Amino acid sequence: MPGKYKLLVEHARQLVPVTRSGARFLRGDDMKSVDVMEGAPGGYSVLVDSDGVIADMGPSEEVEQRVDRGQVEQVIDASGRCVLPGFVDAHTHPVWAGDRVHEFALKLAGASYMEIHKQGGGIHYTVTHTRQASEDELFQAFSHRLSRMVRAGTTLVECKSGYGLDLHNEVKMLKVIERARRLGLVGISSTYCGAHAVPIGQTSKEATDDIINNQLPDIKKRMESGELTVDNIDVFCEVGVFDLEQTREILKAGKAMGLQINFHGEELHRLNSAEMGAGLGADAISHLEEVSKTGLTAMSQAGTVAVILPTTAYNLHLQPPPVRSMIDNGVIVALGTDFNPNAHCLAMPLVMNLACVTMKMSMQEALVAATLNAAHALGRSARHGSLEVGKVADMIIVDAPRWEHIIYQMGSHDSLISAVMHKGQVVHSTNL
Ligand SMILES: N=CN[C@@H](CCC(=O)O)C(=O)O
Ligand SMILES: [Zn+2]
Repeated sequence: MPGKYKLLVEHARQLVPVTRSGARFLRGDDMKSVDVMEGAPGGYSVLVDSDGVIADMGPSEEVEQRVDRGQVEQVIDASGRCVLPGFVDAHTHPVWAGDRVHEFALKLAGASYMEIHKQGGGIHYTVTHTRQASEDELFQAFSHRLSRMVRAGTTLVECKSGYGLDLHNEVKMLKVIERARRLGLVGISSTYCGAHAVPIGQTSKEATDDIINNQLPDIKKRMESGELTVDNIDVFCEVGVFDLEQTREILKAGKAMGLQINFHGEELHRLNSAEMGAGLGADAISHLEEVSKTGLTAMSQAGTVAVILPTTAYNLHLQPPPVRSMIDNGVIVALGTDFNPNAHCLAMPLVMNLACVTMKMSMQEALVAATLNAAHALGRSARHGSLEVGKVADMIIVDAPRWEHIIYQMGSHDSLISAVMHKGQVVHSTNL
């Protein structure tokens, strides 16, 4: 018989809720004040109910007076360790076949991202291989990647389509994402990114028309029938891909069918897509290496989240986005791995380290950006991104005396993560 409580994690040296204020996001100086509970002699506990929701939390001595242990299915002793919210990865391209390790070599030898793309490589290379792959093959590769993300502490991840580009193959990718969503190893926010590149043989105008008049209506029907859940609409707004007006029209069509706007903007060229996206009420814009001051002001006023992807600037030797200026101007900043065949990174701890070192974020700011603010970018921060009574029990146990070790230690973060819990269920554990 199931107990009243699914899980009790007890005696943590540090409990890091990030916030207990009910805030949906933190910006400006508020990003510096991460809520950390420490100092109680018996450590700290989190109690999870049978629905996977946090029922109680606080000093272990107090929580344990309030709970009947006989009603708890599983108890984990976190003595000497830290409990944090699971990481939220706000931007990934995780469904594809055909790696691009050969292109990594080309880039190291000096080729630019767009030079490779224009020669039919880059996204086009991945599209060719993804179109050839079956749904099952894509699902196997995707599942393996998701389990590696979980081992690195991710409990909610945004997953894009975008290597199909035609209706059949985009739907194939969305079905793969849907299968994983239903399996429930990790929380998923699904994004239709049919406008990720202009298919070879089409103009960007033809591709825009196909997306608006053919692909989106079909996807809408599949959403209405319950076959697919799609949360966000995305476009790669870039010179040589989709221009500002085409991006606007695609995003508006997605918004009209209830999708959240969450797109790629201002990465390699400044097209004023930050201003355009803020004007449309975009939930989030990713990259922003080339964003202008007026773009930042517009995003700050609209509450559009800046999703920062440190792996991209690092890999492509781009000028990093102006994160300090974003934070100083009240833009809500989130982080994502940007996992894709160009940026083969599945781990938010490494992303936080890069954000601190290459973009001058503090560790507190990076943690907020990788949890609460990333959940907000996906419209999920009412239930995810911090440890608060009533929120989903997505959390990790870090085998270190202070939470900052998960950012400070480079590369071997998996060995620091003793357990990952999604909805109060242990989905990964080692060394417990
Ligand atoms: N910039 C566009 N999309 C991806 C790269 C995808 C790819 O190269 O396959 C990004 O966010 O970095
Ligand atoms: Zn991307």
